[in-house]
Amino acid sequence: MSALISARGIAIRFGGVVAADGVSLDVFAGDHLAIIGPNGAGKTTFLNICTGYLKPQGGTVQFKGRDILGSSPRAITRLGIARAFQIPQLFLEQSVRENMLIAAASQARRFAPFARLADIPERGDVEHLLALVDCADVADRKAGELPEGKRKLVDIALALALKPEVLLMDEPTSGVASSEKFTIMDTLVAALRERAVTAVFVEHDMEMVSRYANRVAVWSAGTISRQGPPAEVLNDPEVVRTVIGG
Ligand SMILES: Nc1ncnc2c1ncn2[C@@H]1O[C@H](COP(=O)(O)OP(=O)(O)OP(=O)(O)O)[C@@H](O)[C@H]1O
Repeated sequence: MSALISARGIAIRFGGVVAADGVSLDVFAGDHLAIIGPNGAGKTTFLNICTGYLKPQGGTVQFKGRDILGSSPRAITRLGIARAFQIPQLFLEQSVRENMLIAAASQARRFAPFARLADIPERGDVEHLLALVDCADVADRKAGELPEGKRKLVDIALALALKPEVLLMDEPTSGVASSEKFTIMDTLVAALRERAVTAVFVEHDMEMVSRYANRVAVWSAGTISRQGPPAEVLNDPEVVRTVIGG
């Protein structure tokens, strides 16, 4: 099976901190890949590299066989890799629906400053997406007034409005009450399946990993120390010692 995202020999350091030292990692179509590892290991750095926000000092990243290192975040989004939970991207004074329409229209290169949002052809898809993530009930509320759980779901809908093939997420349920976490993840995973979107998520909560990932990669000391199905990786004594137990 060929990889959607294929990273080879990624090396990046910040001063004396080595975040990646020759990391190679593949993301396959249909994956729900969880990246786990100690704090400060380099997991988020990898997401930032794949979305064009950071350039490593060494290595390559290909998306569907095309080199993407050096491409802008916007260009990478248009190719099909989106990132969820980029808080500043929400217009807090606009309604949820308006935020969605702006995202959808800008992805379709249709957004003009004085265009009427109501006239945007993506409107039907926006309504569908809001229903898909159980947010039709908050469509008219200001984005800045949403409770945390709904805001997470709207963020996911916003990312899906960009029509990605791969969605990258940093701790999808962080900051949400534990009673709500599974509901949000169930909704998220169902939406990903419906839209046939491959997912990569950085996660510290091992229950989330074992429930929702089909593969796990352990990022530790600048390398991928282990990868495989959750049942195997999460029971590996070395992973338990260095990541889970520690
Ligand atoms: N832009 C940057 N400038 C300087 N140092 C950075 C930068 N980005 C990341 N780092 C450092 O690189 C290391 C890896 O950071 P990263 O955020 O990727 O870790 P992480 O595995 O996601 O950690 P956590 O699980 O705690 O979120 C950390 O020591 C961090 O401080």
